[in-house]
Amino acid sequence: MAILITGGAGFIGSHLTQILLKQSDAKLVTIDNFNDYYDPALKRENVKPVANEPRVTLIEGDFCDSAAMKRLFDEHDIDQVVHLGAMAGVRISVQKPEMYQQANVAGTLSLLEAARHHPVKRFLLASSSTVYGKGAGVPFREDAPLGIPASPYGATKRAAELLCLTYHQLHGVPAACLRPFSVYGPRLRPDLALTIFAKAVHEGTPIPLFGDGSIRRDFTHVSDICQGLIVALTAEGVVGQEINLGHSDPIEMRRLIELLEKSFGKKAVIDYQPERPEDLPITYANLEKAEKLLGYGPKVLIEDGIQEYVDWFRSWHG
Ligand SMILES: Cc1cn([C@H]2C[C@H](O)[C@@H](COP(=O)(O)OP(=O)(O)O[C@H]3O[C@H](CO)[C@@H](O)[C@H](O)[C@H]3O)O2)c(=O)[nH]c1=O
Repeated sequence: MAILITGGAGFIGSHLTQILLKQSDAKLVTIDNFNDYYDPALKRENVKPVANEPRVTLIEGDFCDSAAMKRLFDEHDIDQVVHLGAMAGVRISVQKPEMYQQANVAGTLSLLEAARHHPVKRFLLASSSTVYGKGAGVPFREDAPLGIPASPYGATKRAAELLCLTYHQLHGVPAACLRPFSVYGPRLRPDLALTIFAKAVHEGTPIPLFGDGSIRRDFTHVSDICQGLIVALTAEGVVGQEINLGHSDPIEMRRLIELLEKSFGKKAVIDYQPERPEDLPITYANLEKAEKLLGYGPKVLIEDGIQEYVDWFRSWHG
């Protein structure tokens, strides 16, 4: 019996692997293709802390390869899956939608097919708050109309959710869709606004800010997201559901910049750029369902989380 973590060398996947090592005695199998969406050397760093752990098997491979996934599920006797691997950048998805459909839709289907032919107890899809569209009412509720996703990335995540729900209904795959909101923390992806802004403040270069700073994001610490996922691996009533994992306290991007200024002890220079049509003006999670089904409640305050992030950033960038 083992837990499969896809995208195991990524930001959330590498944290989840480390936390599961501490909190469970399960065997962990992680798969990652170490693609060059961002510097693969960073992904190699991410997995270093677990590389020599006897309970962890790191596989370099592609979850879109459905024959390989079927073999993997059998060989490692996979009984729980956390599917974190994805093409994840919102704006690049506008330029290269095919890559997103391949990784996020075909890739999810490949894993669901493997799960259908192997007795798994739980299949968790890490979806995204980007499945909510511009028209969705805030705070976002799982049972309210979603609207149309603003980006191909959001559309592929919604498609992946629908495949999970169909495979649950049709084939009895015990799948659930978790929707993380703006996850941050040490090892954050380099393409995300927080990393780009932190680097700019650190180096004294201009921050490329899309819009006037009033766009809001529901930043959620990676440790809170991992706890939500871990509980969802076994909780009752989760299968066949879509569940928000957020902070339910969105902040404006200009407030994020203020927090960075405080933590770095430096003033930011801002290069205002036009808002992008593929960006949601706000993300804001309603957490009633997560509280009810998972006993979920975010613990890390944004002020503390950003300070921790900046401390990590400095230790990394000198
Ligand atoms: C990269 C970049 C972004 N931004 C703006 C665009 C958004 O309004 C806001 C946040 O952008 P990002 O950090 O790229 O995150 P966002 O587009 O919300 O999407 C993230 O959050 C989603 C929800 O958790 C994840 O599913 C995605 O994988 C992740 O990419 O900052 C800037 O103003 N300047 C920038 O250089």
